[in-house]
Formats: sequence, C-alpha cells, structure tokens
Amino acid sequence: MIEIRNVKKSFGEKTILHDVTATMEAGKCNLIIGASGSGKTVLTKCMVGLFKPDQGEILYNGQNMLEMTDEERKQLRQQIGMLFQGSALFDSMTVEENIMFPLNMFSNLSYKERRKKANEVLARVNLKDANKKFPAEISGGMKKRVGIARAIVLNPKYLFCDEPNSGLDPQTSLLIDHLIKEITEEYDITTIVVTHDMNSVMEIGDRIFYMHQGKKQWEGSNKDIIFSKDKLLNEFIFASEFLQGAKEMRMLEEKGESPANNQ
Ligand SMILES: Nc1ncnc2c1ncn2[C@@H]1O[C@H](COP(=O)(O)OP(=O)(O)OP(=O)(O)O)[C@@H](O)[C@H]1O
Repeated sequence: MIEIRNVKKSFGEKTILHDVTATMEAGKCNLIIGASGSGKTVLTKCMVGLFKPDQGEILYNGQNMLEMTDEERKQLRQQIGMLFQGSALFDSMTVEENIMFPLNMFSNLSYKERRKKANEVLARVNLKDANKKFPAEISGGMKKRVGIARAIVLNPKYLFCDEPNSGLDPQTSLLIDHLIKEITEEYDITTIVVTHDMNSVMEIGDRIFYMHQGKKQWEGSNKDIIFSKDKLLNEFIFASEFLQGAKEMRMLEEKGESPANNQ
C-alpha cells in the first residue's frame, strides 16, 4: 500500500500539486488519470523519489519515504518495478539479457540462476521463445511484455506503469491491460498506472484517481466512474469516443428510458 498524505509541490511560484491525499492499494490497479498538465507525472515522480514534495508524506507500507535513510531508500527502490512509456529496452541486448539486467545490478544470484529467473518471467508474459531475439526483431506489444517481465523480475511490491498502452493497437492494449491486472493480483503488487486510455480505465481501474489542475478531483472505481456527478470528471471522461455509448445510456437511465427499464 502507498499512502500519499497532503502532498504539495511547487516549481518556483507555480504550485503544481495542491494538498494531494490518496491511498494506492495492494493487489489492485490504481489508475491516475487527468488532462495533460494536471500533475500526474509530478505526483508519480514524487512517489518514486525523483521529486521531493515541499510538504506532506509518502508512506510505503506505513513508512514515510521522505524520512528514510539512504540505505532504506535504496532497499525500497529495489521493491519498485517500472514500465516506461517507450518500454526503454537496451537495443544491443537480447530480450533475455534485458530482463537479466536488474538481476545483474541488484541480486547475488549466479549467472545460471539469473538466466533461469529471467526465463521464468518471460514465460509468465508468454514470451518464452523470444529470449534470444533483439528488441528490433519484436513487435511493440512484445516489447511492452518484455518491459513488464523486466519490471517484475526482482519480485517488486510496487509497479509503476507510465502510459502502458501508448502506441499499441486496441487488441494488443487489451492484452497488456489484462497482463498488468493478472500480475498485480497474482503477486499482490501495488500497481500504479498513469493513463489517458479510457478503455484501460474501464477494464482494469480498481481504483481511479482523477487529477485536475494539481488537485485530486475525484476517486472511485471503474464501477462508479460513469455514474459520477462530478462535472469536471464527466467532461473529461465523456470526451472519449469510447464512452459515448455509456453517456447515452446514462442519459436514458436518468430520463427513465433505459432499455433495462423497458423489459
Ligand atoms: N521539472 C519541472 N519544472 C517546472 N515545471 C514542471 C516540471 N515538471 C513538470 N512541470 C509542470 O508541472 C505541470 C504538471 O506536469 P505533469 O508532467 O505532471 O503533467 P501530466 O498530467 O503528467 O501531463 P501529461 O499527460 O501531458 O504527461 C505542468 O505545468 C508542467 O509544466
């Protein structure tokens, strides 16, 4: 679990995060959504220690990251897996070598054990046969799966995914979403996904945090998001073509004309 308490962050005169409080739950996909510039990235950078908040607390399983010693912060860092927007694979390394990289850096395992572990996670993301390929030889969806395998190879407690669907077709996006959700539940990871993709929001959004101009404007689940009365959230989500059908359904329901009422 990650608890963000009253976090404030400014750059110069400009306040970017205004008193943000939110709890990211373990074993769940916690999605941060919001328009460009609403503060999603600054918030996640504060969470992983890349920015220091001016005020507030960030608690990892009850321990304030901002008060940790360097050693404690180093240990925490090893419990955080990251999936970057462009997958960020090393082009000169094979898929297997890419996945072994965090193990080479942070584990005391032998070469044989590291290879075994890398191939286990590769099998978990259904890429067993791609281990000797180079990134240039695999598709965008496969690269994302390699990115996920690399992010989970150290058995992280926390997984941060930055726009995991960017550049993918809808079908591949869905596969990646499901993989992230399955892994989150299977390994009881606290997963944080920053996304613009409303399809993902509806598919895997156990907890959704809607940021607006640096404030947490709304939070809830994918079950209640389309029924929210929050005007700003409604403007944001119903701008998506994907949710036009849901919007029309909701309007009919409000008028008592839903097909469900006519049965
Ligand atoms: N290092 C920085 N120095 C100064 N201002 C910054 C810095 N990083 C971000 N900002 C500002 O903080 C605000 C929020 O940016 P942020 O990147 O968090 O938005 P976002 O919601 O992630 O947007 P997007 O969806 O486009 O990635 C923006 O006005 C941005 O210019």
